Amino acid sequence: MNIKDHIREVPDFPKPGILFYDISTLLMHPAAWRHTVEQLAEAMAPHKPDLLAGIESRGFLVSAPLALKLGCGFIMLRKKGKLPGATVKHSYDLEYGTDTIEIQEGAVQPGQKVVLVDDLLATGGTMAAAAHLIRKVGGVVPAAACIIELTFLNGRSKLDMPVTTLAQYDV
Ligand SMILES: O=P(O)(O)OC[C@H]1O[C@H](OP(=O)(O)OP(=O)(O)O)[C@H](O)[C@@H]1O
Ligand SMILES: Nc1ncnc2[nH]cnc12
Repeated sequence: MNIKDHIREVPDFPKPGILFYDISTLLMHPAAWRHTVEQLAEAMAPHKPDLLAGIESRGFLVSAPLALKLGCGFIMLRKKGKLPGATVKHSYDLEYGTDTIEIQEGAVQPGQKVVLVDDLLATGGTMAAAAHLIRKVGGVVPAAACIIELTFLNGRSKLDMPVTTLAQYDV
């Protein structure tokens, strides 16, 4: 089973010159989707996570079934203003401007092992911000997992944990 066969490449989305890697077609194919979740579960199980942290929003699609498969808890890292109750925030730089992600206070107990999960690693800014936020609330980040990696953007250079990706693209 080749996961890349089920990822659709959409030119000039969301703006001219960007090649968008669309996982909608992967989600539509139950056998390929099951294979994807199983591959990530196999790679993450040795890290023995207490929790998976999914990154809004496409990251939730991957992290929720993966947490069920691994039998661990699942928490949400959300864009600002979406989570009820007290939250902890972290702002980070984008190519232009800044963004903020949040976690609910008490979602992570100090020392818990939290594996980060997203659909795609591009510049690594989002994943680096997620790691910063988990550590800020006392969690340990043993690993991260994504389906897709845009290797030409070298997102790994921003990250200090092992990252598993299943489909790499160099354009
Ligand atoms: O490595 P980076 O350069 O930080 O980019 C990767 C992030 O960009 C995409 O999210 P997007 O902001 O498009 O949000 P979405 O998941 O809600 O579509 C993707 O799902 C990752 O979270
Ligand atoms: N090229 C791309 N395709 C899909 N999602 C992305 N997120 C950041 N860059 C992306």
